[in-house]
Amino acid sequence: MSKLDNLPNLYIGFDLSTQQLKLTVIEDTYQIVFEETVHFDKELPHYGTLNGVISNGETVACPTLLWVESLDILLQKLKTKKFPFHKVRIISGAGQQHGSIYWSHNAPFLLSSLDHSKPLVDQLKNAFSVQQSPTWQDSSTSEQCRELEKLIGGAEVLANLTGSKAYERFTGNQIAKLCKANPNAFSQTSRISLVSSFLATLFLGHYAPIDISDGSGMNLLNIHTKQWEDKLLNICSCGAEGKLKEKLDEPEIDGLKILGNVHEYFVKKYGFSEDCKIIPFTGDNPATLISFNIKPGNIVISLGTSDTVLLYTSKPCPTSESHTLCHPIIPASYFSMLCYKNGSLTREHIRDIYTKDVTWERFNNVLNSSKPIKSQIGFYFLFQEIVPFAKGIYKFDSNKLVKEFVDENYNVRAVIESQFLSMKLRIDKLLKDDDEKKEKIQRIIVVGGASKNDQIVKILADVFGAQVWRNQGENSASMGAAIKARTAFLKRECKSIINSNYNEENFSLVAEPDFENTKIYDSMIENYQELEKLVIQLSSTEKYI
Ligand SMILES: Nc1ncnc2c1ncn2[C@@H]1O[C@H](COP(=O)(O)OP(=O)(O)O)[C@@H](O)[C@H]1O
Ligand SMILES: O=C(CO)[C@@H](O)[C@H](O)COP(=O)(O)O
Repeated sequence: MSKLDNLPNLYIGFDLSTQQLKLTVIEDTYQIVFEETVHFDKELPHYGTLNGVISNGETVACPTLLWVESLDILLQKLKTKKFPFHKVRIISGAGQQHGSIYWSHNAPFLLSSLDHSKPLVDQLKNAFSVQQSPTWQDSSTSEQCRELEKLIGGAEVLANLTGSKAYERFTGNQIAKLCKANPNAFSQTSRISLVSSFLATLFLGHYAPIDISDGSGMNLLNIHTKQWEDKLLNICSCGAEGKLKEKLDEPEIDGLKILGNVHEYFVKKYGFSEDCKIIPFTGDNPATLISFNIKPGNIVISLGTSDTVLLYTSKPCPTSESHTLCHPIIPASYFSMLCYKNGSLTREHIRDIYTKDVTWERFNNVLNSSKPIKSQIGFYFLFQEIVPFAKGIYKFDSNKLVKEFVDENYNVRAVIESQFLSMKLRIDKLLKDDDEKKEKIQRIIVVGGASKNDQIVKILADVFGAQVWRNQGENSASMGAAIKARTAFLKRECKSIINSNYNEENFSLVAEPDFENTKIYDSMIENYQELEKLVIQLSSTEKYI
């Protein structure tokens, strides 16, 4: 840790994502000085998770105590490496979006009286009224979604109000399911947190608010007034609107607000300064947005467990397929997002079946040695997809549904092409719908686990006909959270938070498009769209996996 000895101030950003807890530490000039992770399946195997979750049909959840325990494990790793905790000025964080945590009535006492001589997990065993937290991969609430849209006046009304039509993973629908299926657990709940505000709560030792950006992924927040919408609270709580409002408390509009000092537990156990501050934590996608000064013509594509696309917008522009979310630190701004459930885990599935190689080497060899074939298109919805709402694996050769491609290795290329064609189709629609963003995509910034794969990223450049750039660091969401912490420190010192050149020089160009390939992809897109319609139909009637 000697490189940290001369630095006066450090800022921590966490990311409690699907498969890992990640940490990024930056110093005053926004350079990353330290990164660490805890991998849930590998380092906490006693919870029995697979890829960070426990699945039961469409129900997907994570034991809340796993997340609690992972925090001590991560901080202990830093302590062993003699990390200078006392230099940390502000902590912020991010979390996988939409997941919900249900605190019991005992929780406020348990949180405030944490004893540093015992692990967090032993002390918070009775702090939850629901033991398994539903996560973003859950798709068990279709009934609640349809009900919500019906009672509010339709999907479009809901999208205009909350930024999104009803989605299964959105927290309001998860709460509605709990109220109906387990009213007892609902009444035993004193507070409902999102994953982000849950982690902030642990650091504060008292409840942290839900920030408006992560709160935009709940189907409960009016993104214009930035307050909970009473009608929606009413529908999602079986009429117990007042009770749900209490359990959510006020949403936090100021993403840079000092919420309080770090709890004594972390001071005594790890050596944080008593004066170390906590600011609101936000969703992983809003935090990723903060990592970059996205300009018109630039988009961010995250290739993590989920694949997401982020586009900055000055005004809300909800569509039936995208989400509009409040910006995490610029109060009057918004951003648009697309989210795909079939991201890295589906790529891994195809890799395992066709290359039987966990290192990605053979997968990349196939990508390297193959070329796009216009007539061969596949759709790979291993999990119930969000956009389009479809499930199953479907392959087409010259528009005919086939059991397998002539060369089965083509699946490796087809899965990547199909994922990126779907993004291109939808981004083009979003750009067309928004008057202010008429320009062509010039630069794609790529982040997340699969972004380190140069072959995958090369296909991204070809499909979009645009340059692909990467920035420093392994984790954009925890980096964004650390930048948020640094920004809050500057704001406190009344220094300008605009124009801080924290990232431009840290980008590197990773792929240039081959326009011959782009022409082929452009010529496929119309057909892709037609075949996708067919797949949606097939998926509603048949099982294809
Ligand atoms: N070289 C690689 N090529 C393709 N995918 C990769 C590579 N390295 C890691 N990944 C994928 O990254 C995923 C994890 O991404 P990450 O952004 O860390 O996820 P999360 O934040 O959701 O926990 C893994 O599931 C893995 O499939
Ligand atoms: O559901 C969404 C966004 O709407 C997901 O993007 C989650 O936020 C999980 O993110 P990762 O763990 O894949 O980064």
